[in-house]
Amino acid sequence: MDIFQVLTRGANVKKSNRSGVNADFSKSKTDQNVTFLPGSTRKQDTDQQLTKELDFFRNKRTVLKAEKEHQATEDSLTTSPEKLSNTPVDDRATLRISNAEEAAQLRKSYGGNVTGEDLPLPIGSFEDLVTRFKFDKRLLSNLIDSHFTEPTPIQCEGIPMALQGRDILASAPTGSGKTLSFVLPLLQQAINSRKTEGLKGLIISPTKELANQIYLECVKLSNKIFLDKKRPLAIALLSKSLSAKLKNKIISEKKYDIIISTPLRLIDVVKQEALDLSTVKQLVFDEADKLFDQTFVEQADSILASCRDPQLRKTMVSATMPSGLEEIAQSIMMDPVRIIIGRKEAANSNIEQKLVYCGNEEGKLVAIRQMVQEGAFKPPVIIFLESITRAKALFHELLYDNLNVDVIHAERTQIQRDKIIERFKTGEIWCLICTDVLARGVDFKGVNLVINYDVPRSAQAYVHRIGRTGRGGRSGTAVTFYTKLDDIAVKPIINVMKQSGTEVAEWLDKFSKMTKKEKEALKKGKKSGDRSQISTVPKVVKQKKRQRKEMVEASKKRKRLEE
Ligand SMILES: Nc1ncnc2c1ncn2[C@@H]1O[C@H](COP(=O)(O)OP(=O)(O)OP(=O)(O)O)[C@@H](O)[C@H]1O
Repeated sequence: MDIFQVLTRGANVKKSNRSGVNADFSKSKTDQNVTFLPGSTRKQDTDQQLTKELDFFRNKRTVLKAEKEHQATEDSLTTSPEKLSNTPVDDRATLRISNAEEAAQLRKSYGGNVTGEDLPLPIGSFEDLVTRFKFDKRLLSNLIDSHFTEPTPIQCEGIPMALQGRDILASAPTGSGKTLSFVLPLLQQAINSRKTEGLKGLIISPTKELANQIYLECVKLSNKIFLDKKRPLAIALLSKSLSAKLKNKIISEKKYDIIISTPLRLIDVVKQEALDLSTVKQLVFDEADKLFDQTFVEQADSILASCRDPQLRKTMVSATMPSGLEEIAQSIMMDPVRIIIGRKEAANSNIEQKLVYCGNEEGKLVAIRQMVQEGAFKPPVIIFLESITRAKALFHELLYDNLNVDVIHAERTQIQRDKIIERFKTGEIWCLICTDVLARGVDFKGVNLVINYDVPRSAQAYVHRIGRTGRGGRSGTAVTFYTKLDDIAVKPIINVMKQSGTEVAEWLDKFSKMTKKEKEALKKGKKSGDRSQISTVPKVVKQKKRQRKEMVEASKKRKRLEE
């Protein structure tokens, strides 16, 4: 039986049922959204799997409903039947938060920690936005059409803060709806300032894939929204072709209300004076800790310097918030609001995290093959490696194993990358091998399993990588392989596991304590030892080679005996 058959068996998906996988994975938007519809079977299943405190997609409903029911029982003992019959039926889609006490209760339900001066109340529902902020009804209708019926905790907090014109530093788990939390206020404020010309909102993302994803979300939510009779709300992804058109004045820069871009492309266009950022009122750094790390910080600074409007409002968002980022935020923001949902530096609690000791590099391949045979390799799967060379090598190895696999890394062209992502989304590819280029932000809805073939370089990288599963309220599994070379690198991972509430064996717990020397080594960037190559020689070739060697040796032996 070849590995493909084993995989099919392991995944419990018959070949004839492949469309079933597609439907569950990503193709069907309806299916994806059904997950969040009240009363759906899958929702009930997931409810059972998630802890009450950190169920980012629906625990408020559960908690508030329980609290309301409790209150109703108490009321029924003390109030008249008339009052009871007039009590509105609890409906999370119209829940309103009207005072500090209710706000505190709501925040407690989702483990929200919000600090800053003069804080606005969170919203209890998207409907709440209409009454409190004159939220555009067309936007609300597009939200409902997209099956976004209830705000997630980061949306409850982030949207009112942004609409009140606050600078925001926000952290919430991977896959918990941060995108909508900054996209909605941007769209609303662009609608509000319809009369002014020029760019109003700017979203910066570290990768093209993520920028494209945010762009598509903006387009979906701004559907059929016109700023006046002729002019639709104009949103653009700063692609190669658009930047060429802007530079050659084929398109007027004034045309766009909101632009989404990676840092370098934006800076290039701005330097050539093809795009003026001085009118920008809202600037969002998605994956802010990445955008302000050593690789990007100069570019982020340059963008900040070009956004010269004194009223500029800034937002920094990420699932991880190292203390360095907080310091940067304090230095560039005015009176910021700090929003933390869940535990800082913890992974999404929907993800089951496992560590697998593989001894050496060969052990990792054995472990993958074992997972396939045991049915633990449930597609769709993403496998992360630390370098392009290693990603390519594993790709060839698994290709030989007949796994339905492809690979994405920085050396592949954008067209290739887009095609592979599309094929992975539609279920044509079941296993995607990649470098950290896909570690952040990318939303593949139904990914069941993430494998860290190589231990990630930091706790943050780990949180983002494994966050490609367990998104939007679904559950997922993350497996991290480690070898004897990773004795230091694996320690921060164990600490994230502990932070996220994963039980770790006592010996691992003890092992994870870092000595001063190790902490320094980690700071200096010494993570793992030199890895040996992933074998790219197919098994049969290896077997034949071994047989030939054995035959040669046997014949030599025979000759020696004859002499
Ligand atoms: N209010 C909502 N109701 C239902 N689904 C939602 C809601 N908000 C967002 N989602 C869905 O949840 C998924 C994850 O959202 P999103 O990509 O914004 O996560 P994120 O927090 O930005 O994650 P990451 O840290 O990995 O970037 C998406 O598929 C999105 O469509």
